[in-house]
Amino acid sequence: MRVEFSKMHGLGNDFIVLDARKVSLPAIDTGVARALADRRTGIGCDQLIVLEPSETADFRMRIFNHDGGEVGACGNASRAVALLHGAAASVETSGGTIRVEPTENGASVDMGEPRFDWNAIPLEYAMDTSAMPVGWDGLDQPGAVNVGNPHVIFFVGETDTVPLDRIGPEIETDPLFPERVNVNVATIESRTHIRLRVWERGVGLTRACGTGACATAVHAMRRGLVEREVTVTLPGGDLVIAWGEDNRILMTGPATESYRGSFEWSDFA
Ligand SMILES: N[C@@H](CCC[C@H](N)C(=O)O)C(=O)O
Repeated sequence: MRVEFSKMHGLGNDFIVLDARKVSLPAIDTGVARALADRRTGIGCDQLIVLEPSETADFRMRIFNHDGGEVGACGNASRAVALLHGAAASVETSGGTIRVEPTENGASVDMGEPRFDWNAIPLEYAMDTSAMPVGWDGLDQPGAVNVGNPHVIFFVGETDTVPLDRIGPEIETDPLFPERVNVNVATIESRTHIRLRVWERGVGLTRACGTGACATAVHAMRRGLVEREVTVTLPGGDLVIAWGEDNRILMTGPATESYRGSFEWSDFA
């Protein structure tokens, strides 16, 4: 079976998008996702995105990390999918229903409400998620937020000096996080500007993480460090994050389609 795909990215966080809304595809499992994501023997991506029909929203978006694991949210892919769809839409994800709207060079996404309870992150045991009494190798007192997926956030003096490639996997797989975790290191540059690097669960260092930007902004807002709308600068570029009075997070930023292609399903199954 020949399958068409679109290769897209949001600030350099890249995706293979398969559109199974009108044509049905064989079941996608961890092995297929990992094979397609492989940068040497597959097409290569940080996340594989699969669009399917939905009974509760305009369509459903499934998200598979580079390691093949299926997860609940991907901010950058939400904008890419808005561009592909070409109109405002509600999108069912396993992390909740979001609303996407294309803009001139990308999209705005209503990412839903953040969750702060320790068991919603989830954490292994109860604690205050606005200042957690834990630390790893000089990084301490993080915050934790679930924005459809789990994030831990550390405020640091200078993001580039943190050896995230070494400490990221250690924190990601710490037993404190039973579903593992995305690891964010952030510097508050001003009351309207945050600098951020992210070690993504199931991927590693990425050029940008939309949910990481949302989680970090909301955590900084919760701590009173920034205004309710901020620009978050990631290695791949900027996102604007606003946390509304209605408790919903709005993320705005670019999205790009790089190219389209097709592959033989049996080569990856
Ligand atoms: N790149 C994404 C996040 C993708 C999922 C994440 N790695 C997880 O495991 O939760 C984004 O832009 O939000």
